[in-house]
Amino acid sequence: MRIAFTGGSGKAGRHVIPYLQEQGHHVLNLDLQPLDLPGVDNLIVDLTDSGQVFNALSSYANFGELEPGTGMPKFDAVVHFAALARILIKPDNETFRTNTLSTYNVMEAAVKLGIPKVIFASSETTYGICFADGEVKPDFIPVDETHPTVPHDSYAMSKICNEACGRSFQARSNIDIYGLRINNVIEPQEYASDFPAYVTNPDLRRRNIFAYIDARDLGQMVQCCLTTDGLGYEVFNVSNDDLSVALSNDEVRKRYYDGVPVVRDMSGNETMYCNRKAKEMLGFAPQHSWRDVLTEV
Ligand SMILES: NC(=O)C1=CN([C@@H]2O[C@H](COP(=O)(O)OP(=O)(O)OC[C@H]3O[C@@H](n4cnc5c(N)ncnc54)[C@H](O)[C@@H]3O)[C@@H](O)[C@H]2O)C=CC1
Ligand SMILES: O=C(O)[C@H]1OC(=O)[C@H](O)[C@@H](O)[C@@H]1O
Repeated sequence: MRIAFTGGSGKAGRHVIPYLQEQGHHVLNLDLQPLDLPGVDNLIVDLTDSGQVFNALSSYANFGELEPGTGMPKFDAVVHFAALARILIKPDNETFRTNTLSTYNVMEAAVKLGIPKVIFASSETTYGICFADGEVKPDFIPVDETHPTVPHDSYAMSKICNEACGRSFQARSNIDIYGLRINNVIEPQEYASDFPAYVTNPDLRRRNIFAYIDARDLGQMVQCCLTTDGLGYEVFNVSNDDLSVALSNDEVRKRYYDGVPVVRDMSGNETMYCNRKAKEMLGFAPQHSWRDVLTEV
């Protein structure tokens, strides 16, 4: 497929794009900064500017596409990852403005240009736990896509707005728009550098509901979304199968979630950030675990 990928130069994109290339896709990266990776085309775009977005999504990706003389090829999908990816990078209102406007612009252009699929990055923060003022516990565990989304912070609020836009643009157009409520993204080298501290101090993972998502498995999730058509508008939690701490599910529940209703049986080190919807509807099957790297734990 010919894919326009926004924000591909960032933490997640630089792993997801090579994964998509391995599946045979061609990627044009739309970002404020280029991604230096063989086979990836780059276009420097400020996605908060609608004119630039419409133009980029109706653009040639490279000089080679001029050769056949058959005009500009269409994109088969947009994968929209660009964002200010948390609070406390820029002031709260700027985070909200950048993320809502850029996502609106991307979805509107995709719909009006007839691009049949948009996959966009939402976030675990929509559940209101990650960047809350003080400790907020889940209403129930495991946290699945039916859990209320009432966050405190501007970043998560922007993602809630993105989801509302996705639902509305899908209703208006009937294209497929899939939102990914991504848990905390982990690059391969971060297992060795960061996870020993999580083993020692599991409190560090409380805000992530003790979950994580391997950046390469996030690539697989995007591929699952690209190859599954006709779902309309859907949101999916995206996480690995196991907890990001060395405690068992039972121990985490006892230590951190006293009084929180447990709505189904959980066992072993099963994640509390439920990824069953993605598995059942898309065939998502994460391959990686921090336990493959820190084998002594
Ligand atoms: N990193 C994480 O743990 C999580 C990330 N997400 C979401 O996943 C997506 C990717 O996250 P990361 O790769 O970690 O973020 P990142 O900050 O590493 O990369 C974001 C990219 O977006 C680009 N960008 C920002 N504003 C732009 C604009 N106006 N126009 C064009 N490009 C722009 C940046 O230049 C950057 O390359 C984001 O939407 C983020 O909110 C969701 C959950 C967890
Ligand atoms: O660092 C974190 O915990 C969080 O950072 C982010 O940027 C994400 O958007 C959020 O979902 C993460 O999990």
